[in-house]
Amino acid sequence: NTPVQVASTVKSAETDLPNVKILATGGTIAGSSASNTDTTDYNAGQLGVETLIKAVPEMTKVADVSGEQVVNVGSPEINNEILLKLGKRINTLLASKDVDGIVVTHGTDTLEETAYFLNLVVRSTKPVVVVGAMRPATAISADGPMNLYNAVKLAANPAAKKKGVMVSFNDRIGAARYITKTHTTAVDTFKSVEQGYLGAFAGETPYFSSVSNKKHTSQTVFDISKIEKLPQVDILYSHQNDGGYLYDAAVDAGADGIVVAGSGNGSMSKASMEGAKAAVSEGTAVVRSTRVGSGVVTHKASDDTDGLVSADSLNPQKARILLMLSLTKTKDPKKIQHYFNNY
Ligand SMILES: NC(=O)C[C@H](N)C(=O)O
Repeated sequence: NTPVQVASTVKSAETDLPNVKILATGGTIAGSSASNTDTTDYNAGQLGVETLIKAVPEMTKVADVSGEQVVNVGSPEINNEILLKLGKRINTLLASKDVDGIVVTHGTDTLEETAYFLNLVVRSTKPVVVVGAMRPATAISADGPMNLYNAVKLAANPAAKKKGVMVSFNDRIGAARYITKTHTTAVDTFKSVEQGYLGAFAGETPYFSSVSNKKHTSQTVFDISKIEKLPQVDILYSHQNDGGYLYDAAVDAGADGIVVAGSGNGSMSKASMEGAKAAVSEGTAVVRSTRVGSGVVTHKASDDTDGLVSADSLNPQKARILLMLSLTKTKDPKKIQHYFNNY
């Protein structure tokens, strides 16, 4: 279990500028290596939030920036406990008139999961921006400082209100609902190809071109204020020759829900479907998503008779986030389906 560190705070001089709080969680943006040409074999989550802020003094011209260290880990270590802590802290901060926007610095590997979680639990119209980097802070042409500068500018900008949680990366601004990591090492890894971006930076200015059509933030029904532990949801990856025993194993391990990374349009083998139906009969919720990477998993009449839920265009890792939150409200597949159609 990752220890949750005590928050530290750095505050710059009071001005008339918008107040932006940076919540740092680690990742490559806080990573360092002994070699400045090393962009793959470094340690993530090394530098503290004070160091990240001091590296980009330009941002104090656009916002009054202060920082808190939530955790300092590579993003594969981000767990439900940290998600709850982060979501609750952001809601507390945004309820204050002294905070105008939030930036979360985060490792890129699971960044889209945290961003989508926040998109579903933050109860505010104020901007929340999640940002990271693909090159550690020590690298030649590190992408972290410019990404962080843009993220702070976005969080400080009134035009960024009511957009839902945004991912600002490599000059692009994506909706947490749609953006996904698409490349193992490239700096332009975050893409929203099918649905498009919310906008992009050109020079100093964020230009918005579209809005997300799904419910988020101030429209959400999900309330984590009294939740201490999220339901357990596991992902099963479909493949040729797969078997129903994988579902049995997940149910035996206490899964409240299972997301299937199905093939194609959420397809499952007969053996897999038998396992899924057995899981449903044990009271475990099962959502059909896809391993394909883009497109909607269309809802079938048989989903309703089998008690299954279709994932809309959520990839498996985001479907897991929505299923966890759905299970805090209901076990009824029809009601869960309603959340999947709308969020
Ligand atoms: N680029 C990155 O941030 C990758 C890193 N392994 C992380 O997710 O923490």
